[in-house]
Amino acid sequence: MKKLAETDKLTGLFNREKLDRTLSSLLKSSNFGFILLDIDYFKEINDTYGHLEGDKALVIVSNKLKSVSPSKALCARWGGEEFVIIIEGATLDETKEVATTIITDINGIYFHEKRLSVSCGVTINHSDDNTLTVIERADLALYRAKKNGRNRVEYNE
Ligand SMILES: Nc1nc2c(ncn2[C@@H]2O[C@H](COP(=O)(O)OP(=O)(O)OP(=O)(O)O)[C@@H](O)[C@H]2O)c(=O)[nH]1
Repeated sequence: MKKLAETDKLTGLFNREKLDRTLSSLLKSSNFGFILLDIDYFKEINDTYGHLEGDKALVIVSNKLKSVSPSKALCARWGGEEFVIIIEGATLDETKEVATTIITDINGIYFHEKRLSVSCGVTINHSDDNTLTVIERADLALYRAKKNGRNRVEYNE
């Protein structure tokens, strides 16, 4: 029952509620790396192949995120085509490394003869953070990754 309440139905990743709870709790207890990740040109996938195919792409990306992330990482669907990965105890460099592996591996997947790609915004926790400030830093980095051409990682320390 608890598992269902914590899980995103389509992708099987953790859902937003679980993510929010985990983030609040980690902010009180531990250092962590944080990746905000967004599928590139996802609207085009939906518009070209239809919503159901778009859903399949979401599942493919989610499975890859699960398999590539360290076992201690929490992978969640943030909403739509956005995902979050939290890695307890990870440094900025370690988190960037995970994000880079994700970018590379996802870009190796062909979906209807086109390569999938994602953009990542990376940050780590600060001592005076709250959930919003962490997300905001990652979101600004993600925005830069999109602006600088997508299929790439940017970070905000
Ligand atoms: N198939 C499917 N589509 C979704 C779901 N949630 C959100 N979307 C679609 O995701 C798309 C997001 O598009 P945009 O925010 O414009 O982003 P984008 O096309 O990926 O462009 P960039 O992020 O700038 O590369 C929209 O077309 C939404 O309808 C879902 O659960 N399933």
